Amino acid sequence: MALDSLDFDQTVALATTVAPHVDILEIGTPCIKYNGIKLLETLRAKFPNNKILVDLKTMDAGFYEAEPFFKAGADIVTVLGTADIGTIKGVIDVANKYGKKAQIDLINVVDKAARTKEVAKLGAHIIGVHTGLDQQAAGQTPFADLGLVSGLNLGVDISVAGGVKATTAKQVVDAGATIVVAGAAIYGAADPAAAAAEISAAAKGTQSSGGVFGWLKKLFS
Ligand SMILES: O=C(CO)[C@H](O)[C@H](O)COP(=O)(O)O
Repeated sequence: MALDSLDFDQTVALATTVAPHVDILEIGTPCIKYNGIKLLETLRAKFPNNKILVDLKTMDAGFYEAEPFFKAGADIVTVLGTADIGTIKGVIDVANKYGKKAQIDLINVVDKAARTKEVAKLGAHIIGVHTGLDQQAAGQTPFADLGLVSGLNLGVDISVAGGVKATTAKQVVDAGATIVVAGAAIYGAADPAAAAAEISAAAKGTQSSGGVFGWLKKLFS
């Protein structure tokens, strides 16, 4: 789940609500910029059973910027695919130093196939297919990019973010995503814990049909 609030206490409270229902807690970019590494330290101490991704979206000084976050317990840190290849290599190297993972975010990368092949060769752990919040507001979705990246068959984990919800979680997994990210579909839900559980179950293919009420809910969602 992507934690995209700016508020420290609200973020911890939301993480507490959803943590039992998700594998990874993602500290979103605005959230980590606003709150800093103290938030990571707090979440790390409170949620030993969840992986934590810090969405740094690093653009320069890859090794230097990412290292303190791995030291503080991040499992995954992101770097922009549009960054210099040396910056991306720096984040991959420092992830390897700590036995953790670097995610290369393809947001705004023009030639996504070429950059994906290039960073996979460098040892990228995860490729992030990502339609950002501003791009979503302009009507874009990550589905076409996901098909392109998964079609490369590089054997690298693929994460998908960009407006994923319960009704599309299985679709993105079927299209090749190994990590499904959801933000607004959870924090904007009336019951975030239930929404997180529903999206996780859909992504993992473990959801029950929900009987006639579940069927009706799907029909009208
Ligand atoms: O990284 C992000 C924005 O840059 C978001 O955290 C990501 O897009 C997931 O949120 P949502 O499901 O609301 O799109």
